[in-house]
Amino acid sequence: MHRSEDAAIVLDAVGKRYPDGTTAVGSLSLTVPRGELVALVGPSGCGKSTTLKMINRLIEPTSGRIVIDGQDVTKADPVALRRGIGYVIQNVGLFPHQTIRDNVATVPSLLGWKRRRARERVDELLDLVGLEPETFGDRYPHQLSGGQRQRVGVARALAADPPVLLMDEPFGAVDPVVRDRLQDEFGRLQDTLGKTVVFVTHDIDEAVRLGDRVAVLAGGGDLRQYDSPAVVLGDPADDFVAQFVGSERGLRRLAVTPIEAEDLEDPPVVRATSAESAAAAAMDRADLPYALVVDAEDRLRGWVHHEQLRDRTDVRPRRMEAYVGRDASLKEALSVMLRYDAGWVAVLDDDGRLLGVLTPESLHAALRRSIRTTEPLPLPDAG
Ligand SMILES: Nc1ncnc2c1ncn2[C@@H]1O[C@H](COP(=O)(O)OP(=O)(O)OP(=O)(O)O)[C@@H](O)[C@H]1O
Repeated sequence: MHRSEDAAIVLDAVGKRYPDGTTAVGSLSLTVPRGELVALVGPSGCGKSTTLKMINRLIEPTSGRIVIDGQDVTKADPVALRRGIGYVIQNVGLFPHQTIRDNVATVPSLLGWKRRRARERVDELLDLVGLEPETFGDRYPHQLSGGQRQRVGVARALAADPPVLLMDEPFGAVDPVVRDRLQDEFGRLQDTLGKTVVFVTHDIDEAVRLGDRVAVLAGGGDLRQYDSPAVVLGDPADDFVAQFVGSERGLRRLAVTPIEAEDLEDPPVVRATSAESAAAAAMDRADLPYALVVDAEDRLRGWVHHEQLRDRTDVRPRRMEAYVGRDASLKEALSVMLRYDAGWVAVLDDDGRLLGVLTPESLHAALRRSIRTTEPLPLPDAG
């Protein structure tokens, strides 16, 4: 259970009404837990960008409160506020006449960092986002590809190490292949940085891939569902959400559901040093014609079929190719299962030790489990 002090950002009945009468956001309440990435997703014009810009006060709310780290930001100095919040937008908005290093150093310079400290930080960040500082540091934005510019945008937003990062369609302007790479890289970066991130996208695949939680908005900033990707895909709150997440939501769920220990089945296992009689006995007990073979440290060595044991006095394992690491998703496990036409996939820990196997049945059970395992969040007024 999350405690209310874990809430990094609290939107408390926040609204934005324009003078012409347009309600961009009616009344939105949402708690963003510290260190999590929340994806705001919804159709065009539903108020995602407006919501994001109210958090750093590029847009002033007309009602409600926004609290960051216990402080009501509607009362803060907006310029100081923005320096403490990283902001990444589509097309980045790099300064064209400044080098990449100077672009990344924007906020450290504003904060009065010493040149040397800023320079070190900038090079560290360029490395972090996969841009060799020696090669790219002195270039100008037009000398970079779209994907490289987006990486600079991320580096710039991270420069002063802000605890909060706001990202508005940050990978929207690049082609699908580059986009996939950037998502992958940013996902891994976020795993190590653990920033509190609010991420706007209209792409449900991007939202479920990157989000710890996904907030699905309908027009006027109407929050229809706020839950883990697995629950949003597996148990949409209403027809609007179901339609938005699409008819392929079943397949999408596989990609966002991790393998848990409780999903695994115990196959018959024999040691590489076992006598064939012990191997045969293990298969008989499990009523299966095959067994996995492990070494003395439980590391997977292969598998044997009952037939192979005939006329033998030892166990000679065949290579086992259908395996995944414990960090894999159900999609990866299924993909391996199909690739090797295997009835089960071994799941290994980081040292290659056998944790268990997934079968089509346990995969199905894992999908069912995944929609029951999200933690409730405190209500905004508890923050
Ligand atoms: N200055 C303005 N005056 C009146 N209405 C506005 C103004 N700015 C934005 N809006 C309206 O507010 C609504 C929400 O806009 P917002 O940019 O937040 O949508 P969005 O969900 O981010 O959309 P998209 O995915 O297309 O970027 C839209 O209907 C938009 O037309």
